[in-house]
Amino acid sequence: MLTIDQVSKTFFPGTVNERKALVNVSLEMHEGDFVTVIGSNGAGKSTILNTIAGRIPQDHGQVLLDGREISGQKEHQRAARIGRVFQDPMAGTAPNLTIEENLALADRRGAFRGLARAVTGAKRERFAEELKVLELGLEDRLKTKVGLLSGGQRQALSLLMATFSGPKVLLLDEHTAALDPQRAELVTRLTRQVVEAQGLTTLMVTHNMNQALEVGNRLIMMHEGQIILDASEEEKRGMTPDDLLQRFATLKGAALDDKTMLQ
Ligand SMILES: Nc1ncnc2c1ncn2[C@@H]1O[C@H](COP(=O)(O)OP(=O)(O)OP(=O)(O)O)[C@@H](O)[C@H]1O
Repeated sequence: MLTIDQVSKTFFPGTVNERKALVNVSLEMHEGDFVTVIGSNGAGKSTILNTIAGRIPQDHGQVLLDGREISGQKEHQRAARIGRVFQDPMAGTAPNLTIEENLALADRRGAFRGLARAVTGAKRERFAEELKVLELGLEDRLKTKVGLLSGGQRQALSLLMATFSGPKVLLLDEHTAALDPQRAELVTRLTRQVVEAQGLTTLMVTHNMNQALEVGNRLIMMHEGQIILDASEEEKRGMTPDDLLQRFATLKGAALDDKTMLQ
């Protein structure tokens, strides 16, 4: 469904600042797969999401969606089929627009943008229905400017917006990391809900190992631009955060030389 085939990306090649962010990364995701992604700082987690979303062009390799190469498409062209939520609650919404105007923009993602902010009565009803699911009372605040919402509320709205126009893929880049534990739990619950309801194929980057183990049906671990562990639902079910740390310590030394350890 989503295929990353031998993708490599090096920033500032041939200079003293050279950074190999992705080194021949391959990942095959099936429809409805929910993959959590963990790894050390600078491991390439955000870069892999950026190449899928089209924010950063890869140097080599292909990204395929439903068997079709999408590497030639720009970020906005992919946006209708690929939703994304960032760590920063400010990133996914427009603070000076109201909740309903933000949702109207999300609703028209990938379409002609001229009248994107216009909200009709029927639309307003749909927006209120969708917002009710969040259980934050936002359905009664459609005309409130988004800049006035709390971080958790904005992140819940970002999630709704990212999935509003029926994408196939959802990319989550540490989207609960900036929230307090209670709000993080709420957004995690909403994430599971929306992913399941829409059958989204999802990649979720997180530094929270409990979350990485509890959520989703597969876990990958990255290090120095490579996937060094790919654990199935069954494998990760029995694992603890300590197990993950131990696996990381074992794998990161040998991974680059011993390909058999990566399987
Ligand atoms: N736009 C960019 N320009 C230059 N270098 C970059 C850029 N984006 C990422 N890098 C570099 O590529 C490497 C991988 O970065 P990336 O952000 O993908 O890591 P990450 O696993 O998401 O890390 P973190 O957990 O710290 O967010 C790092 O060395 C980083 O400095």
